[in-house]
Amino acid sequence: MLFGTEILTTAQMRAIESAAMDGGELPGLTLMERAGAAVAGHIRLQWPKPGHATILCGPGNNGGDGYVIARLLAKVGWRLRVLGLDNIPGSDAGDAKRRWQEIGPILPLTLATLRESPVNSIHVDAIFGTGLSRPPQDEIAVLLRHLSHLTRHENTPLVAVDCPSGLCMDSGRWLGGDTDPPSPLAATLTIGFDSPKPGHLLASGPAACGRLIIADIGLRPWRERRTRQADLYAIWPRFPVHDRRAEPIRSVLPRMLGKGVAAGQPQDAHKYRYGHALIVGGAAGQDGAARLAARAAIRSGAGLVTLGLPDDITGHGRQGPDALMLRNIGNAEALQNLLTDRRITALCLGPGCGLRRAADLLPTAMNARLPCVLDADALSALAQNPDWVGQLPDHCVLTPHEGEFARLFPDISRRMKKPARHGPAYSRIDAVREAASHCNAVVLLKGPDSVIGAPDGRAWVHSAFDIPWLATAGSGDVLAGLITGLLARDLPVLEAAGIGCLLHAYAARLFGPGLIADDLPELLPRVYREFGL
Ligand SMILES: NC(=O)C1=CN([C@@H]2O[C@H](COP(=O)(O)OP(=O)(O)OC[C@H]3O[C@@H](n4cnc5c(N)ncnc54)[C@H](OP(=O)(O)O)[C@@H]3O)[C@@H](O)[C@H]2O)[C@@H](O)CC1
Ligand SMILES: Nc1ncnc2c1ncn2[C@@H]1O[C@H](COP(=O)(O)OP(=O)(O)O)[C@@H](O)[C@H]1O
Ligand SMILES: [K+]
Repeated sequence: MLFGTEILTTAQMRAIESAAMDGGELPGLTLMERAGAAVAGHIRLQWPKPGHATILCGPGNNGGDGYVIARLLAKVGWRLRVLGLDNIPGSDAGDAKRRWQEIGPILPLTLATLRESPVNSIHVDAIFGTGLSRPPQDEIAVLLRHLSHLTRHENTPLVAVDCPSGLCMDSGRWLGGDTDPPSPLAATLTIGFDSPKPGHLLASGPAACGRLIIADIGLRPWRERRTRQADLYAIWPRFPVHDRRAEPIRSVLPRMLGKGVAAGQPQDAHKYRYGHALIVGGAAGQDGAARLAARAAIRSGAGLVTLGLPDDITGHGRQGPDALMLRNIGNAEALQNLLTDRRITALCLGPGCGLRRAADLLPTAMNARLPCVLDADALSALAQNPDWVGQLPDHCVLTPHEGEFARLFPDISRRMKKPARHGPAYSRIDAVREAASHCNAVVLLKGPDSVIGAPDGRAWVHSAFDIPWLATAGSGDVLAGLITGLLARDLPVLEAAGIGCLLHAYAARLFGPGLIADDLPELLPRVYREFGL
């Protein structure tokens, strides 16, 4: 299933550009003119009154875009200072540079000339784009340090062409050398071309890019002509969907979830048709996490949800929706007995379970060969028993946050944290794909940039940088329950994890700041309505 907007790596983007240019149908200079025009257009939308702009042009095609932007802004009355390198770049950028030189001068791209720009100037960063292969050095590194200061501490507006310079577009990490540490820029606006790149959405990318716009520069036919199936999608944010093979979220969700199910079940439905989710919780006093998960599972539209608790279930009184069924699961044997009920279609182990109980129940849960979500304490139990990782059932989702991920996959985590010295740097997508393939399960690495990866290499990215209030105690438990509910409803495993992640964050977006985890399940009916269910 394809879902959202395709994300292209820099290598894929280059291949598509080459295919377009090689056929002679779309010359490089035309692409560069379109890219420059898109940026100039967005600058004019953001600042309708012509003002002062300082355009910083690098050695490659990103610099070429900069010269086009300068020419187009000059035409409509902007006052410009263009800073560039004393070189003749490759043919297209060279042409763009020469065309600018017919209009105005090029000052050296140095700290001294940058400092002479008027304080009210907007700055346009066309130094490095997708071609950055190593950390910026020498004079450019010095200049970027100053630009970083201007954008982060002096509110200087910065428009980044394709990406803020120095950012690795395959990972969202700043490239840094031993002598030149990274200089993080904070752009006001970034205009990327054709499709988002991983670097726009991951790690430092969102904070560096500011508002992100993806401009269509006419490459769609060549993107769609590729023979290899796309395998990387952004499920949020949503960009204008320009890929025929990627279905917009609003049309996919009703089909995936069964139209009308959430709002009121169709006449031929009975509760077992929508699955039975079992959430295994912990002792009284620690059962809040599992209750949150169970609430989310029942609000997801699962037909039945059972909450399995270790002690006398009457002691749990009347907390939680009466619609939940309570069962006593004191030990692995009791779990085994309950799982003989073939109507149970998905299982969640971990939230509020306690490490000992999770470790005790995990082998039985895995043996059930049911679709399952392992979260929290179940992940810690798994990390303590690495042999079990190879025995996970099919249709299993692991939902670690970064700490749990590091315990489960220490080598992969170390690689992800090593300083990024050259591009393409090892990314969260690389890490999740490797982890998913290692354990043969879907891995959802949580965070402001969640990555969901399947063992076959398909991956989805969800960016939640706009909703920091989602990082609240218990919100991960709600996510685990929601995914379990969707699995119980028979959604394929990658889709259940991805759609769960999307609906969870969408609820947080609707609520706004002040959110507590208890609010999330209660918002699901509204989320479903928003998606036309
Ligand atoms: N292709 C197209 O049709 C279109 C492309 N478009 C635009 O082109 C951009 C990609 O262009 P690009 O590939 O020329 O790379 P770019 O980002 O300008 O930088 C690479 C240059 O910098 C150099 N360099 C690298 N690292 C360095 C360092 N640390 N310190 C110093 N130098 C370093 C590197 O040289 P080298 O590594 O060979 O030494 C090379 O010269 C893309 O982001 C988009 O804006 C649009 O116009 C749409 C059409
Ligand atoms: N900075 C952030 N901005 C937005 N969402 C975040 C951020 N950090 C974490 N999240 C999301 O919040 C949830 C937290 O889950 P988790 O770490 O398991 O917390 P808990 O254990 O308290 O439930 C996840 O869905 C994660 O993706
Ligand atoms: K740039």
